[in-house]
Amino acid sequence: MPSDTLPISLPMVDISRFHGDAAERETFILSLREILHDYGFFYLVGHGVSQETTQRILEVSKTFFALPEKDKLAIEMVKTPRFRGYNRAGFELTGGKRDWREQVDFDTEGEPVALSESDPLWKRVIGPNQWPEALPELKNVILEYQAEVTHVAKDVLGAIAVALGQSPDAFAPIFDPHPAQHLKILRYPGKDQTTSEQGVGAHKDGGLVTILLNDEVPGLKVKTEAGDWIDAPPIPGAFIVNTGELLELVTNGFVRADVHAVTLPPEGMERYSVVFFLGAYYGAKIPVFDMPEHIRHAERGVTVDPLNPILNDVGANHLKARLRSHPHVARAHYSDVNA
Ligand SMILES: O=C(O)CCC(=O)C(=O)O
Ligand SMILES: [Fe+2]
Repeated sequence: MPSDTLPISLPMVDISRFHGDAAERETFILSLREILHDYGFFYLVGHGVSQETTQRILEVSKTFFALPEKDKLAIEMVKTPRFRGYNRAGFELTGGKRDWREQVDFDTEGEPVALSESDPLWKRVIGPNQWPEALPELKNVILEYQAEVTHVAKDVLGAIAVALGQSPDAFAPIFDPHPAQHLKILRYPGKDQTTSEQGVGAHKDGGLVTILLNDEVPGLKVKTEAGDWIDAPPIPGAFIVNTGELLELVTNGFVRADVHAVTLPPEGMERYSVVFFLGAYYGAKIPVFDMPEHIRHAERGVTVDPLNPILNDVGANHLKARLRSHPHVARAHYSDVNA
């Protein structure tokens, strides 16, 4: 579909149809292929995650952000090189400008690792998360949610693989031994609390797919291929899924990583979201899928942006974004690195 005829809202994908009978699966796959090519974003339903689960993570996030600042700062991100932990609003940069949102970042829970000088840089990001003593139940809620959305994201990627003429487990080699499971809980304050409207500035996500859960407050907007911004308000029961840089690489641009941003809620309001980025193992290199001719003719090639090159070395691509977003962590733990 030429982009000037695209409707102004995002399409809806019902992933349960991927598990239906052969005819249903076939129609689903054809429509998914079109959606993937024409949009990087869609609403996802039929994913099997209960409303109880989504309510629980939004509730525990609200409880965390309502803690006294000293309890939140006890797990401040700058305390470790792993880009996990709490950041006050205004501490993350996108496009060189402050993002007005407070957040906690998590990733795959791991054991502490002893690093040697010869280890690749990305190994600095693996190891344990930081958990708040003031809210012990956060750990279980986060780890359970992370496991559930990992399952959803892998299911979506299985469908994406089939839509691109691959076997459903085509992503398995780059998940070996495990995928990256970066998760953030976020609170955006109202416009009156800050000096700009930027909740998060225009950016692309770095992983394969992002599974986004919002409360009822809108704010997300997505840039289409034609350059127009469209609103992506939350729909109860649906996740918003968007494609990331690694998916653009693996499909040689058949799928684009779309630019998106969040505008702050109006005065007196606030907005919560939970964002999960499923990526490849940080030690993996991204291949380019060998796709059938009828798909290949619609490849666009990978976006060339000298300010933001997409790297096929997964760890390097991840660190590029993390060092740029979190200069205080870069100064504290990566001063030996030219970023
Ligand atoms: O909070 C949202 O709705 C989106 C956040 C986002 O795009 C991100 O953190 O990468
Ligand atoms: Fe994003």
